[in-house]
Amino acid sequence: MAALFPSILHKCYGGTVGVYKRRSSFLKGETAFAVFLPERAIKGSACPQLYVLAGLTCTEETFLTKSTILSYAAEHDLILVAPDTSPRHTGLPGEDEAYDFGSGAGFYLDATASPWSSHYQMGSYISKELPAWIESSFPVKSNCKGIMGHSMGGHGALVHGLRNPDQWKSISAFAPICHPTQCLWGIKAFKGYLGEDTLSWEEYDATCLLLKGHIHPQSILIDQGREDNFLQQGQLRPLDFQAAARKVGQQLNLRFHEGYDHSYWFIQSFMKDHITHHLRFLW
Ligand SMILES: N[C@@H](CCC(=O)N[C@@H](CSC=O)C(=O)NCC(=O)O)C(=O)O
Repeated sequence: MAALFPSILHKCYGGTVGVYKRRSSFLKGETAFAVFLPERAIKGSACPQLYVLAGLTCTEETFLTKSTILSYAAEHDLILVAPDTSPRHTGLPGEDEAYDFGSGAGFYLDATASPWSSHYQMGSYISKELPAWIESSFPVKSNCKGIMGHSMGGHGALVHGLRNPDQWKSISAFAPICHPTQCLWGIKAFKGYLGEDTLSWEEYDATCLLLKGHIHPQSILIDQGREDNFLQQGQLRPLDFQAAARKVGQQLNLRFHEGYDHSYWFIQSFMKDHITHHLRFLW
């Protein structure tokens, strides 16, 4: 395992934020990810990790820059890991044509349909390759990894957390795409990445996963603004997820907030609660 060297490194809240670039064997190309190391980790003490998954059009820098999570991570000694939202510069035709498919829109899944399957393996990258890189390079507390995300990244957090509860000890999401097989964003992405077999789509749909018995042992926190235009358009469908959770006995704290939209201003407003949620399970 080669050592990780940052291409950018800044001191931040007593720790460091680094952006790292490395060739991924799953994505078949170079990928970037950002890591926040709290001061305690820099001094060599093992700390829990929190993965943060951003939404459509974002990069590895968006969540750390806009969400205010860094000050909380520094205060509570959390290592933050922020991957990019898709492979980049693959040369696949059409990869840069739409904001909701291709570059910036990897949906944190393993594509099976040609030509996307050749590079769009974000599912394995997030669950296998990236954790291996992090765990061999930084002082991580073993078995203490949580996952959080926004919108498409919220979908990623729910799906990865539910599919692999032993790996992800805590889950939370801001305005996640909860039922992608039933919304326009998800149908477009899943048709492109997974093909026409709609049964295979259910493996990447958090609501379907619950109904198939994928239950997380801990409560899941979801915050949702009522003035979110994507909620109003039917892209997010948190009530479908809540109904499934009630049916199968998944503990869920779904909170609606009057007046809040889909932006990082909304995320900032409730970040403290999400950190408190993850700390219950990680430290
Ligand atoms: N440009 C698009 C909307 C893109 C958008 O709103 N992206 C959100 C995530 S949406 C779901 O994954 C986002 O986080 N953007 C980055 C930001 O800094 O806000 C459109 O025109 O509709």
